[in-house]
Amino acid sequence: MSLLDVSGLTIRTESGRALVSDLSFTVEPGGRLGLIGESGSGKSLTALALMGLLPPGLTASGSVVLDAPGLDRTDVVGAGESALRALRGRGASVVFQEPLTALDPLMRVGRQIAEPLRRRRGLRGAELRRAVAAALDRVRLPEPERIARAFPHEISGGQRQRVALAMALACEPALLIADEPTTALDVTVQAEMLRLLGELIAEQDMALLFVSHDLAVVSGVTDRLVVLKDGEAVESGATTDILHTPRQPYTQGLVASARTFENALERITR
Ligand SMILES: Nc1ncnc2c1ncn2[C@@H]1O[C@H](COP(=O)(O)OP(=O)(O)OP(=O)(O)O)[C@@H](O)[C@H]1O
Repeated sequence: MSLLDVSGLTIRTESGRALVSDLSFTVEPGGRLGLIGESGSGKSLTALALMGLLPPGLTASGSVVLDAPGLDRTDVVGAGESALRALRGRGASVVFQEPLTALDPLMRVGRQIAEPLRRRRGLRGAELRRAVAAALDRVRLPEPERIARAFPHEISGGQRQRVALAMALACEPALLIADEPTTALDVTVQAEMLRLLGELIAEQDMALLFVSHDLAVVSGVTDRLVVLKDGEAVESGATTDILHTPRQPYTQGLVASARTFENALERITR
């Protein structure tokens, strides 16, 4: 049984225009799937639809069934707020490109990490403080006490993204959705973040859905890919197969530009 089974997912505007059309894929427990495509191909809307977080005016049809251990098997499409709340955190959680959208600028980092632990896992007092420290430690943040006391603007962009990741992981989700989590970071910090993500996925026995326009980044952390173009899946398969023998011209273009970028990087860093 798949952890996530997306079937015929279609996302429309109020006027009936399809932004994502008839998208189907599965994620197995512990699997690592990349959703790749150029800007505007529908990646972020798909990620939002999986969490039941589409903006007002957009509607999803088809089905998005999440079957996480210990939780009721739920079709996110059409699910009510209380069913969605039960899924978020333990079933699936999400990290976005810009951590400042996930973080409250007026609340200290420690309190923000404590919030999901208190609400969803019912932790209090010393137990809660220990869990916050453990969450910061898990994402390899140095000086966890200082970071816990800091406001988001007092820490670096890379540290903020680690804090957002710590929040997403706090309830030990069966599926982590990462939507361009490294795009806003510079190349070295991006590489560290990707390494950390890979380690955490393996440690926590979590599944990953990694959304990105950057094939070079996605191929390092995923074992399967779905290629999106104009809201439709044009190709899918094992990451290594797609990298070596892309079938569609669109995918061939993505692979070629990822190669050009890698070669340029090599020339610069050699
Ligand atoms: N609320 C909305 N109302 C109408 N159209 C929207 C809305 N949100 C997004 N779109 C359109 O849907 C398409 C897919 O958007 P989406 O954000 O999923 O793309 P993306 O692949 O994630 O791109 P990017 O990498 O630039 O974020 C785009 O053409 C976008 O303009």
